[in-house]
Order: sequence, then structure tokens, then C-alpha cells
Amino acid sequence: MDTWTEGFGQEGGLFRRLREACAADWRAYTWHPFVQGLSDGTLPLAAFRRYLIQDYLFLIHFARAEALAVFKAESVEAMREKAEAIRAILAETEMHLRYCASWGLTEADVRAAPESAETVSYTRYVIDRGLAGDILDLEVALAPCTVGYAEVAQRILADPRRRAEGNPYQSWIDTYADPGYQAMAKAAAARIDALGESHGGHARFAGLSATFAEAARLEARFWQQGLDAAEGDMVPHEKVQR
Ligand SMILES: Cc1ncc(C[n+]2csc(CCO)c2C)c(N)n1
Repeated sequence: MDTWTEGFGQEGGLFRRLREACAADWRAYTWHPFVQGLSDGTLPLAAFRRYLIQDYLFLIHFARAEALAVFKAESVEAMREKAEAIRAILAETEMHLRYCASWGLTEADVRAAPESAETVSYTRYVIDRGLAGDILDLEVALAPCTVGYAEVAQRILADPRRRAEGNPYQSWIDTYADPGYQAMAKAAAARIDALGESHGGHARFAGLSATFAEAARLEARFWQQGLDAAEGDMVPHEKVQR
């Protein structure tokens, strides 16, 4: 087990079991070369632009998935938490629009961008898990997104190669390193643990684990689409896995 497991979920709880069952996929997602490029500031701007425009479109559909979780919630308290997640997602899009404005792109321009295959496959996969299953299936499909980005921010802050001064991606990093965001991710992992107990999570582990791992792989492909858009812009040493 690596140290990044410790911040989210309880030992022996469903969240940590899910994460540990797909440890290689999880690491490939949370320490993807794209993330390393954000950390040391070497990520080509073309990669970030491609990613961020698609991420705006991703968030709109992800808000629909959270709205499905409001519908599937089994208590008023859970509904409130999910409604808050929708509010947080819509707030997150404001960061995206600030970056886009700095590149001369309006909100209308971003909305008019066609969704990539990576964006469609990830968002519709999460929505489908929620439509086909219960609240636990849906929360397990949502969790790699929420918890993963909190871990990504922690990994960046601990990275010895991090460019702390003048990093063009600092406001992106700050968004996910924010204590409010970190607390939301902890709550998401705790929710998985609690639903695991109340909804037979350990007996359903094989299916839930397949969903969680698939979402983690779709996250890695989501970063990769940014790098693919910047092929040729990267100098060879930046392509080396470290
Ligand atoms: C591809 C992709 N994955 C995760 C996030 C992060 N994120 C998306 S919604 C949300 C709020 C809580 O559910 C958070 C943290 C992202 N922006 N893009």
C-alpha cells in the first residue's frame, strides 16, 4: 500500500478495497504524465487547452450524473450532499471559463466544441452505471473522479519536481488542493464506506470493483487525449515516464 491510500476512506472499508484492487490503474490515472506535466509546469499548453475544453463538457454531463444521484438518494441528507456536489461542479466550470477567456474563447465557443470520444465514453459510462444499478453502483462510478482529483493535488504538492513559482497551471492545482475540495473528496470516500455496509458492498465486490477500475482507466484516457492533441509539441525528455 502506498501512502496516498491513507487520506481517503477507512482501513478495511469499501473505498480502500476498491482502490487497492485496481492499484496499477489507479496509479496510472493519478500520476499520469499529464499530471506530472502540470506539476513541473512542462505540460504543453495545447495539451492543457484540449483537456480543459473537454473537461468543461465533461462537467456538464457529470452534473447530470450527480443529479441522477439526487434521484437515487435514499435520504434527504444524501440528497443535500448530492445537490451540493452539483453546485460545486458548476462552480468548477468557472475556473475553466477563466482559462478559456484568457485564450480568447467565450463560453459559447466552449459549448460549441464537439465532445470527444473520451468525454462521451466516460460520462455516459457513469450515467449508465447509475441508471442500471442502485445508489452504490452510481457512487462507485462517481468516486474515482471526486477522490482521484484530490489525490492528484496531494501528489503534486508533494512532488519534488513541482514548479511552485510561476507555474502556468497553478490555479488548476489550487482548485483541487483547496481544503473545501479535499474535505468533499474525503466525504465521498466515507460515503462509499457507509453504503458498502448498508448495501452489501463486500458481497457485491466483483461488480463494484469492475466499475471502479473502469472509471479509473477512463480518467487516464481523459488525460491522454490532452497529450495526444499536443503530439509533436513535447520534447523527448518529457515523454519519458518518471
Ligand atoms: C475528467 C475529470 N475528472 C475529475 C474531475 C474533478 N471533478 C469533477 S466533478 C467534481 C466535483 C465532485 O463530484 C470534481 C472534483 C474533473 N474536473 N475532470
